[in-house]
Amino acid sequence: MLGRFMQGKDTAGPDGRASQWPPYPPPGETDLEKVLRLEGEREAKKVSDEIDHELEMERQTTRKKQKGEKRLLLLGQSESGKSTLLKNFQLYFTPKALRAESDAWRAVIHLNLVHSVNFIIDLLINTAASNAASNSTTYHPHGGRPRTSVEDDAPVASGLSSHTPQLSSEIRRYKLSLSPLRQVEKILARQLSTDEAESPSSPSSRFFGRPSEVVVRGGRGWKSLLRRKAQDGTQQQRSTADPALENARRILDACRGDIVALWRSESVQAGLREEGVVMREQSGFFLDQAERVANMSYEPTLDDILRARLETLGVEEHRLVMETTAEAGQHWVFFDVGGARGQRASWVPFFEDVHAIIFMCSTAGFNEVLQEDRGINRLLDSFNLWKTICSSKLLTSVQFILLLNKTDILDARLKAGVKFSSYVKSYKDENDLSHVLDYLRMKFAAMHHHHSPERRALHVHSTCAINIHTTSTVLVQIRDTILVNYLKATEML
Ligand SMILES: Nc1nc2c(ncn2[C@@H]2O[C@H](COP(=O)(O)OP(=O)(O)OP(=O)(O)O)[C@@H](O)[C@H]2O)c(=O)[nH]1
Ligand SMILES: [Mg+2]
Repeated sequence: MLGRFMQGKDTAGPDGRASQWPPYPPPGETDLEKVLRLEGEREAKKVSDEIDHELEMERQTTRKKQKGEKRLLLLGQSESGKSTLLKNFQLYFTPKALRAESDAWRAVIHLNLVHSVNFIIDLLINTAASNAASNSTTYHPHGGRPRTSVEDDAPVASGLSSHTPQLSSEIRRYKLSLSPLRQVEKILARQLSTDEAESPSSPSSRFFGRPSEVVVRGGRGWKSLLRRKAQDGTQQQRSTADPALENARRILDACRGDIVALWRSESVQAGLREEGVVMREQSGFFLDQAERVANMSYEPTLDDILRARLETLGVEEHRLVMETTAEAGQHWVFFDVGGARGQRASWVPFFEDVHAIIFMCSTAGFNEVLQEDRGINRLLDSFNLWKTICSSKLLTSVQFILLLNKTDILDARLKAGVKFSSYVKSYKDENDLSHVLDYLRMKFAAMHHHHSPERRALHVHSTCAINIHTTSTVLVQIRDTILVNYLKATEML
């Protein structure tokens, strides 16, 4: 460290004294002062050399650790499927590690379920109350709400409300019998959140016809937190499970019958239709499996884990030690980012240090708007984001992989008669999956070509990230692309 200071010799400070190291002897220095000064300087140099040595060792360790490590950055707007793709990688390449996280995912799935139930009750209670208050036949609580779902394209019945007195009394009954779920939601949110201030927004919050998001702050390792809590429980109470989570499961199990009845109720379904809410299209939807999921003996299936929804905040680092034979022992590091608009500034520091980016675009976004900005079409937002990413100079030599995701939802919407051309004016082709995907592939490739500072290969795949079977083929292709590029970059090919 001193060495660095010593390079700049003979420079004078503001007081006219030399600012070099070691300093000139002060004027009128006695012999004793000189001895003490020289000794002090020797000591300072020794400390400085030790620090330099430690820093060098640290640099070498990091270099060694990073040698052979593949680093990937997952990018894309919120709900495009980044965390779900990561789960696919884990399922395929580190299945044992993922199974070990099963308890953490069960808590997320339970939170998703109770979140949906509390949302439905709040929504229908509130609209019933508003209806009673206004007593108006033309009232519609979501009057200005953008139409974002397939079912939304069906004409709304009329200005007449279907909120019958029967629904009002039924929903009040459910509110009472399912009130313990408020507590369950709080317990689970607290367990999954590493920071009280970051726990999910109030259970009753209503966010444009869909439940507010369940969020977790990235980088703080919520899964390990949950494991640690469970271990603490083990030491203190000789039980393998966290007592708070056990309690939540018991309450949920006791409420199971009423949850199923609520979801099956004709009048509740009619009420949701009236509100234009399509629960099945929402992330983290488990109401169809409530009987199984709320059961005390419930163990999440792989399919459940892929469908669980937890919004990422910030940037989460996931280190995967590959378990598959061909890659056994290899270290792959994934940086999974929060995709909402407010999160995107935190991506940039990771640009410089990755081998590849995987950009996810939700193809289902063509007739949706951003949650965080209701005036912006999701596909348009993806286009703009893609252009920005392509034009980044920091990513010039990084491998680019684009995934056109949620093809299952896109397919269902096109088959249901939603016209892609109604939302994308430049689209003139047939309204089917393969033509729309061809169009999107060409569009993204053209933007990549146009906005990249230098020529760069682009690998495009279409995916349904909740289908591990179809996605695994893509994972293998991605792995090969990354490995080939990595070997080229390290001049081993
Ligand atoms: N139907 C369907 N759902 C999907 C697909 N991919 C992801 N999902 C679901 O979409 C929801 C959102 O996916 P996430 O992976 O959490 O999205 P994300 O990009 O990580 O979102 P942020 O963390 O907010 O940036 C989850 O509930 C997933 O199960 C898909 O291809 N099809
Ligand atoms: Mg995420």
